[in-house]
Amino acid sequence: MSIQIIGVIGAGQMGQGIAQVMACAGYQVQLVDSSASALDKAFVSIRHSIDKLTSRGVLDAGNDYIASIQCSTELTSLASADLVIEAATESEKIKIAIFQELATVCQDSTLFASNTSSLSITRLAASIPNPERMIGMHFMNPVPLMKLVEIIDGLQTADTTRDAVMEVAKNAGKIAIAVKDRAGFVLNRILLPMINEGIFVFEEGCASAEQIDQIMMLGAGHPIGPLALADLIGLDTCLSIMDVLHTQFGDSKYRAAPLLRQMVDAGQLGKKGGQGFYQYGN
Ligand SMILES: NC(=O)c1ccc[n+]([C@@H]2O[C@H](COP(=O)([O-])OP(=O)(O)OC[C@H]3O[C@@H](n4cnc5c(N)ncnc54)[C@H](O)[C@@H]3O)[C@@H](O)[C@H]2O)c1
Repeated sequence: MSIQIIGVIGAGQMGQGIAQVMACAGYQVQLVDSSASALDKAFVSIRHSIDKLTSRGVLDAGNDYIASIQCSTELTSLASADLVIEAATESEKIKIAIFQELATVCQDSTLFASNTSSLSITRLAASIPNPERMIGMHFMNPVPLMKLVEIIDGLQTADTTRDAVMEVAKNAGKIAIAVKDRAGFVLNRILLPMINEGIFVFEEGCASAEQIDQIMMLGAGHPIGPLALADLIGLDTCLSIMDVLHTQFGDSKYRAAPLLRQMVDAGQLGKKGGQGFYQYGN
């Protein structure tokens, strides 16, 4: 099918990145968030990111990419979308409510993709009348810079749905890799337990946050340390992923570090909130 209009739900760090790369790939983008202030912030940050990439010569200075992005707080604005990519908060309850409303708002032919980090695509798909049009499209953070997109079929996803989103990912300059619908897929099943272990090591006082990050960068060749990465991902998202891994696999090796849960309870969500393992001047 021909995809021209892409809806993006959630204007947080992932949604704004997805909206940006889709606009730069030539799609019309409708960005929706329940929070008007999140939309305002997203617009400023997309403009800043596009300006930066244009000044580096990555994007064409003669193209007004931002003009392709419309913002709204209403899901009804997605009525004519060909594909909707959901990037709202990592909660099955929130995502199912969104997809159920979308199923009543969008055309029967509209494809639905979730950018979930860990939740079952099969379960999300089962919440709407025609699950064959639902798929996982897991972008990496920061979206404009990271090449990978994991593509996850639910049990009932149609081949035509997968082909269409693979094409969109390719047009957006990404490398799409299809993986199985298992909790955390591939990337987060490996990455999050490593980050969680970093938090245990910190909690036990084995080393400072800076030392832990330096050790993993200098000793394991990682481009960013696990605690700085946890802050970048968002500690609430990290905790949700660990809880999904723990529940789905029933293995105690996936239990979240108590400090991670405490920091989320205290509202310390990492870079996006200004305070995590490090402090940020947002
Ligand atoms: N942060 C990462 O590194 C990362 C990487 C890959 C995937 N993801 C996934 O992407 C999704 C979003 O993560 P994020 O880091 O952008 O989160 P975020 O907290 O930065 O943003 C989430 C946004 O969703 C909005 N939202 C919540 N409920 C909504 C609703 N019912 N309707 C419309 N908007 C709603 C919030 O207002 C917020 O602006 C999650 O599923 C997460 O697991 C995150």
